[in-house]
Amino acid sequence: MKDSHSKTPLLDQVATPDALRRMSDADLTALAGELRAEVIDTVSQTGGHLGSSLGVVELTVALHAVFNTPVDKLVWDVAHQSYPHKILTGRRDRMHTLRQKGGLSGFTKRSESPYDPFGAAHSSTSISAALGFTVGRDMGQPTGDAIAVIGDGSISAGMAYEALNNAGAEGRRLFVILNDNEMSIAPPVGAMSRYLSGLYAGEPPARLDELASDINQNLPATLREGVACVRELAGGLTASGKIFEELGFDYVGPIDGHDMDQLLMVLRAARVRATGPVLIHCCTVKGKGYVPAEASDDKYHGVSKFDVQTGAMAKKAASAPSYTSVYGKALRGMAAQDPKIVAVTAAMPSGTGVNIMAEAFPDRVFDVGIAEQHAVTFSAGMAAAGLKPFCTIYSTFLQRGYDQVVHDVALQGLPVRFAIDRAGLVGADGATHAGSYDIGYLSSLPGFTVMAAADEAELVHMVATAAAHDEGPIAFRYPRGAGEGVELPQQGEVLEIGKGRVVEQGEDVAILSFGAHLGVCRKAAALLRAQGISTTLADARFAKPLDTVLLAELARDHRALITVEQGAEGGFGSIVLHELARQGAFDAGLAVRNICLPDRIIEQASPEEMYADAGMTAEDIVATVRIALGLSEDAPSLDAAE
Ligand SMILES: Cc1ncc(C[n+]2csc(CCOP(=O)(O)OP(=O)(O)O)c2C)c(N)n1
Ligand SMILES: CC(=O)[C@@H](O)[C@H](O)COP(=O)(O)O
Ligand SMILES: [Mg+2]
Repeated sequence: MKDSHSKTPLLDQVATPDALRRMSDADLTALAGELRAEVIDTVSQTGGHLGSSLGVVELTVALHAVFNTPVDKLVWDVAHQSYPHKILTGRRDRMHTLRQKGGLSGFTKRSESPYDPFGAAHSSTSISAALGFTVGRDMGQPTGDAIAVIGDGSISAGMAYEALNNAGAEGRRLFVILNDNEMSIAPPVGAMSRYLSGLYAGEPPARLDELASDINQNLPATLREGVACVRELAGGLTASGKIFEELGFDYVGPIDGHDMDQLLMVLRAARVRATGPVLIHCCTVKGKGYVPAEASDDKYHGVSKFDVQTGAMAKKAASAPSYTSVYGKALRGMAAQDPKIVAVTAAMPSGTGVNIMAEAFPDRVFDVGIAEQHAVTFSAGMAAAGLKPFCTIYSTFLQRGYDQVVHDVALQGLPVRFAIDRAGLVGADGATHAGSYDIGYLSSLPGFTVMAAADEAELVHMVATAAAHDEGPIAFRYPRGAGEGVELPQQGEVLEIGKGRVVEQGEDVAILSFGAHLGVCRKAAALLRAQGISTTLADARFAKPLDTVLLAELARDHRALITVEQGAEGGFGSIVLHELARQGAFDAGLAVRNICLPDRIIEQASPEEMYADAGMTAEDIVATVRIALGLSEDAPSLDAAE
């Protein structure tokens, strides 16, 4: 085996984590240095979640060196910090494909590697999953220890406490590593975050080092070699994680998560001696070892491609403002006029744009941490108190608060305004982050009003409409990224509830679009026109209540009707089918087709590529129209085809 002075990089010796288990501790430290450089280099070329990955470099090396992965199950929470893990677990040569079409996922994924025992991307699931593995082990399944690695941001979610509660009572041997970098995407919030910081207040990293080496010196030789009692270590290193201890965990820490010797000592000790659940509290630095990341406000949480020397990100070509920023500004404008307007975010103030309102009205914007369930019911409470809450959550994360949407909002008819960002396919974050389901899961609820913005001007109108709507819950969805570049109104106009609009009038076919695919539909209409097919293009604006009058006219005046939406089956198209059946439109011979996300997972790629995969391009719409009209799919024109 080569030593650290060899010219061959240590990383080249690591085809799988077995190699780490044969390395000296000094080599593991050196390896971590190489790994960090490789992560920086890779992400500079692909973009991705850099800061979190840099913060767990030493921890990743130490975990794989001490535990017997993949028999032992290493479960990364969120898994946006799993890049070093991917490099060490046989995926190094494919890291340049990260987050791209056909490439490695930016998260752990069971289908990608046996070293990814549990997929993630939504937070706070790791302890539950790891506990599941321990039960599997205890019931004779071929599984070793389970180790959950969860961040200080992710441990703010209720689900993590449900798991701690269960695991503490179960008392099974389980390892939870609390990776505490005092950061979520934004600075962390909440009393638990304050409590965790309090555990090492006054103990800067240097002091932790001293503390550890003092302990090491005072330990018996056997213990120094790693045969240590977790309890003794806990006592030595402060042992004030009362809350965890009272839940039934052995608490170890806080330890310096960048000090390989401390990490190895504590992990080895825990592995040898633990009989029940153990929580190891590791202090790390988000962005560790890359100056531009450490110096930045967001610690390079999520970055585009960048220059390694300077840290400068690749500039995006000038385009229209993002939907998110249009929302943030519209909300701030409405809040200036109406003191009852408040906003709620679940740990995504800048991602959702509510930071723009917070600049002007800090006391009326609430970041509740990663706690979507609470965000919804908290909003419901404020609505019940007479306020006008804008509960602003990505479509994919609102899924976690669904029972609250049903039980606390819909059944009580409370006027919570749901601003649903990242609706539809989002690109590199892939299927876990796709906002595919909200149209269906909200429109099925009695009393809900559900809108989708066709462009950023429409979004401004929908913010105004939601602000004015006190009759019950109302939601409006809009996609990730830049708008269409349309002119923005000075002031949002309150839309008539349940009324759509005709955008282009034609005769042969009607395309009824719901939301931000309207631009693609326009292109399809132009292509159809060039083929001699005259198209009416309508923007439904509302999935619920549906504009039944507009629908009846479209059905009456055209040979075919096509619905288009950026959402899954069971959404807008299904609502339209119900209504057409009610109106007897099928009896009259109307041809109907629904264009929506197909009933399968659309894998990561650019949003355009994902929509192409889904069969939702302008050309796909044209082909669908032609088939609905009884024409050949690819004939050049109506005349030629007839
Ligand atoms: C349920 C859910 N809500 C929100 C997010 C968005 N999100 C991803 S990472 C993150 C911050 C996580 O903080 P932490 O666990 O401390 O990890 P760090 O980024 O600091 O390494 C958030 C809010 C998510 N992935 N899942
Ligand atoms: C890991 C995670 O869930 C977030 O960091 C997410 O990737 C952010 O997505 P946006 O870039 O769309 O805000
Ligand atoms: Mg954190």
